[in-house]
Amino acid sequence: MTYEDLKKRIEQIKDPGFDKPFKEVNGIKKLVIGPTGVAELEIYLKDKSKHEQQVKIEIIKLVKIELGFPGIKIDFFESEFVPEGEKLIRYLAIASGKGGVGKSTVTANLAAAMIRKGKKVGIIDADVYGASIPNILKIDVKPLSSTEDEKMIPLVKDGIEVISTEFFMPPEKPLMWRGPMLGKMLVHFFSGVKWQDDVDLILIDLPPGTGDVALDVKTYVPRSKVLVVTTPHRNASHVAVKAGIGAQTIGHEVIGVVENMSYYLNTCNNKREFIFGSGGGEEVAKKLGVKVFGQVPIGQPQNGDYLYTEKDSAGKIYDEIAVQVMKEMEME
Ligand SMILES: Nc1ncnc2c1ncn2[C@@H]1O[C@H](COP(=O)(O)OP(=O)(O)OP(=O)(O)O)[C@@H](O)[C@H]1O
Repeated sequence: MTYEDLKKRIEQIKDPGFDKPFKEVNGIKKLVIGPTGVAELEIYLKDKSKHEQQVKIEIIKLVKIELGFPGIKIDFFESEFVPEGEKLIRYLAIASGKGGVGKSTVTANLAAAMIRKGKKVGIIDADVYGASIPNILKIDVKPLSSTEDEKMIPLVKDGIEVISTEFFMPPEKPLMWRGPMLGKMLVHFFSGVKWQDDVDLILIDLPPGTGDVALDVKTYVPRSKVLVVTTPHRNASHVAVKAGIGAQTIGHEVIGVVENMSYYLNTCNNKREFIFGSGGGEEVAKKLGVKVFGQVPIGQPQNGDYLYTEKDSAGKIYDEIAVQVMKEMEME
């Protein structure tokens, strides 16, 4: 059995997620035969969490039992293959170091600005312990429906599709789960949701910090890029740098920084007052090697909501941020 023969046989195995052989979906990332004859494989799988076990057994049977290799080592990764004619869904995770810097507010307003630009946007509210997207968007929470193949259908508000842990909890009860349970919930968010067929971008509202969820994003949506939110205050920017470097270290591209609560515009003299100091956004951007996409002032939308419209000056700032995000995400 030569290397080429082995490769041919593995290429014929089907990726169940695509229902196509690995050869057609670029499923083999690595295949080497070590000096002791052990076959080492890295395989790309669609819906890895669902199909990994089944495919593992199939490959082991082939390589060890049928072909008689002395050993095998397989690692699986989520597939990034996009079949011809299908649209590539882009993912952008919104990260911050500290909590309360306005990450969820920025996520929701960025989504609204994208909708104004004619894009189709979804949000995965993965801020598991402080889920606030349904509240910001004033979503009427009701039981989710599902498709025939048991994919969850997100709730929609103002054209923004949303999936959130909040939808699965009794109202006003805190989420008190441990990491592994949350991990399972998030796997469903990443591979068990039926977004609109032509969705352009999914924003992922991460929990603050650099914890498990950020690592889950790397596992389940490896192509996701990252946007970092900070306030101008040094305490926030110091930790935001860590969140950004953490994302870069595990292989995500950080596309830019949004500085929130940058200043208060005093309408009496039309001057900016830097209540939380200044320079935090620039510092984060410099350390991560990216640009500040925008500085959002302290304030609330005119309509008393959390979402700005294009009539608010902050709404216009979000529109400019959206343009830069679209450019970096190659969505224009
Ligand atoms: N530019 C702003 N001006 C005034 N208030 C703001 C601004 N941005 C956010 N806020 C308010 O700050 C609070 C925290 O915002 P938000 O929930 O978006 O932060 P967060 O970073 O997502 O928090 P966490 O991740 O800890 O849940 C909210 O009450 C929000 O309305």
